[in-house]
Amino acid sequence: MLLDHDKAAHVAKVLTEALPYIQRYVGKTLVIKYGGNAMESEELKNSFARDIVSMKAVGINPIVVHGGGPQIGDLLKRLSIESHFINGMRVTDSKTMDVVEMVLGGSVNKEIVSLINQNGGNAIGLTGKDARLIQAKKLNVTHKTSEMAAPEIIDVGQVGEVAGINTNLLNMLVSSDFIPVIAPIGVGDDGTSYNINADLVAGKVAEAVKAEKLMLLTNIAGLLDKEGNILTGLTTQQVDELIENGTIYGGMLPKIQCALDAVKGGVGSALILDGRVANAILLEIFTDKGIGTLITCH
Ligand SMILES: Nc1ncnc2c1ncn2[C@@H]1O[C@H](COP(=O)(O)OP(=O)(O)O)[C@@H](O)[C@H]1O
Ligand SMILES: CC(=O)N[C@@H](CCC(=O)OP(=O)(O)O)C(=O)O
Repeated sequence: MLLDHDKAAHVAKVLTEALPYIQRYVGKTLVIKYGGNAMESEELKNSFARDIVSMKAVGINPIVVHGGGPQIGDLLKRLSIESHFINGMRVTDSKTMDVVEMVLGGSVNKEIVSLINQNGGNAIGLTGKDARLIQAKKLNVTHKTSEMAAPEIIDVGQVGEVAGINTNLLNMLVSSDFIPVIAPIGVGDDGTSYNINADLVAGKVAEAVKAEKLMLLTNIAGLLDKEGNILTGLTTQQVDELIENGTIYGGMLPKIQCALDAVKGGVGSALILDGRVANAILLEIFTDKGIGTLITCH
């Protein structure tokens, strides 16, 4: 146990060391994707909320986009609705869409908003339907194996892709010091609801607000090679090869794709980092101890 004055000196030292990092990000917008798999423990959820509030307190503007795949899966199971994935996307019929809206726009969104606010933040929960924040259109998924001459188009139901983001709304909220917490549900021109992978929404939001950084928190140390080593600094071509040879699959597919698209679209950098580590966000932005897979445009 540290003596009180030792403790105070330690806090002062930590703050001074963080100063250049804080100065680098003050006034900048960071988009943080909080994945369903990194949301499982109460302790981690609290540490995430405190990180977000700490960022805002020192003048950085966080925008949170959350997932909730495991939570959707749990409710579908309880309702005996089967669900399956193609290229990391949940095939979404209208019954599944109702559950997705209930879980993402209801319980998960409000839990995160509430946690941030309990820690002293000013979070506001939104789905893509609010002020048409996420304009969407149906996503066409193509699938090709080495035996197939041409790719086949698969109907994945109400799965959407982002067609536009209402940046006026986000800019207004951010400049009024609110912390937007966004559920990845999009709305079509005709009012149809779309289920959109949360990584893809986070990437498009980051592009639209010209974020300094996109941080994708997940349940793994980063992008791994077949031996389990963390890969970083990859080119688009290297990523394509890793997808082709099966090293990148499932939920990592949309994650890596959106990270690449975001940096090509003008986001300073994208980072896939381990959401199972307490204070993962603060460690990344306020110290040299950043961990995970960094993707920059080159
Ligand atoms: N090359 C890879 N490196 C790391 N994880 C990978 C890789 N390929 C596939 N994955 C899978 O992707 C998962 C992360 O995606 P996902 O479960 O959708 O996360 P989240 O819920 O955080 O969005 C990992 O837990 C792992 O099972
Ligand atoms: C189309 C699609 O797959 N949508 C996702 C949306 C939630 C999500 O992306 O959650 P995670 O980030 O926790 O995986 C789903 O239905 O699971």
